[in-house]
Amino acid sequence: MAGGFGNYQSEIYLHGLSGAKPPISTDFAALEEAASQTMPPEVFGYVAGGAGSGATVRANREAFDRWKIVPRMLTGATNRDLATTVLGTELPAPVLLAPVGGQSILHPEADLATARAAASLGVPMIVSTVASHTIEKIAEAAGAGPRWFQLYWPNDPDVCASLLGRARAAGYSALVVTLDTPTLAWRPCDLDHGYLPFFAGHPPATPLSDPVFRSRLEKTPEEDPAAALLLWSSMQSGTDFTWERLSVLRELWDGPIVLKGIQHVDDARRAVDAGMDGIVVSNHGGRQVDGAIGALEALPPIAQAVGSRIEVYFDSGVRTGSDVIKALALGAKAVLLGRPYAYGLAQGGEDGVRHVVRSLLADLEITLGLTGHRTPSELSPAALHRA
Ligand SMILES: Cc1cc2nc3c(=O)[nH]c(=O)nc-3n(C[C@H](O)[C@H](O)[C@H](O)COP(=O)(O)O)c2cc1C
Ligand SMILES: O=C(O)C(=O)c1ccccc1
Repeated sequence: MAGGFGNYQSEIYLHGLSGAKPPISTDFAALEEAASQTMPPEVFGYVAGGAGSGATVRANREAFDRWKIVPRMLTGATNRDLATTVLGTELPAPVLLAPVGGQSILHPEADLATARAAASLGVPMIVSTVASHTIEKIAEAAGAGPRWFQLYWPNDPDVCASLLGRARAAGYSALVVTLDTPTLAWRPCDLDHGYLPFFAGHPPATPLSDPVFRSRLEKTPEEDPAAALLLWSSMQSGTDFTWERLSVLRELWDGPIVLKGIQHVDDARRAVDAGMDGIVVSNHGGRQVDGAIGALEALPPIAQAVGSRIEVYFDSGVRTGSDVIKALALGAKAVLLGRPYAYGLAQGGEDGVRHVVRSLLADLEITLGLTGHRTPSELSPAALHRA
């Protein structure tokens, strides 16, 4: 489905003729508000929350608000097409689903529902290492749908090799290595609830089912879940990795590699030097470093420095079609969507995720046309005004 996402608007209005309303809001703020009313407080706090004082969660939105779009008229932008090429593959739109671990806190079908929704739209899903279902089961749910694997990089090389081998065998086409979470940040909201999904009955299915990981345990994760979880935490924690180590991943993964969590232009250059294929300019949705730069503020200098040599993607704070337009105009090839689809999953399972993604893509396609552009590639900083 290359074009046509905007038709979701008329579909909703047509249903409205018989009195029907979308079961879930088309507005992100209302979606988050509904989630805050319906989800257990510790679960909502975990999803919505950020590191420390929440300054970076706010900075992500403020960064978007500082840029304004300057629409152009009479450009003949009637037929819009959101299709974009990412890592050599054509996507229906410049949007992917960000990796979100522990989705069983949101809905029992968790990542399986997300995978089916994403696949039905042809939107790639980036599956977390700490997903609630195994990467094999999620791949099965996705069918022919595009999928990437996000790695929380374990410091046990054999466990790492085993995870990557499984991901490759299960049809994950690209590897996303998250660099900004060698350990979880100080998150007062979760601490005050004493709540972390892992330890609250939502373990990471892929590591715990991994034969090499299991061989490191005295008792199976079924017999002694706490020991398994502690071992996994200790494996994916630590800040002792350096850039040189990326060569190990190159040997273990023969497809494209994308580094997630880049915020400094020198780190973007290092990613290029290390032969990586892409980077995600991201601060993990404000969940890691309290007081970190708003992600959209970090994007322009990075895109300018490395955008011609490596694919630059963006996440952290994307909520509307206009947000996507701003990120693309500032040099991102595509964006990742995080919390909004998590709320869609919580409220409506597969249908909820599909509704949220269709809403964003419809908004994007319509707004792109209203700003005078037919395709994402026509966007440039000239479309924006810095307020
Ligand atoms: C509940 C939750 C769980 C997340 N889990 C992961 C994860 O397992 N791996 C990862 O790389 N990023 C994870 N992230 C970060 C997202 O991939 C993404 O960077 C972030 O949510 C983007 O910001 P946004 O939520 O403002 O759109 C998580 C985010 C949330 C909200
Ligand atoms: O909460 C997060 O942001 C995150 O990335 C994560 C880390 C470990 C388990 C689940 C999610």
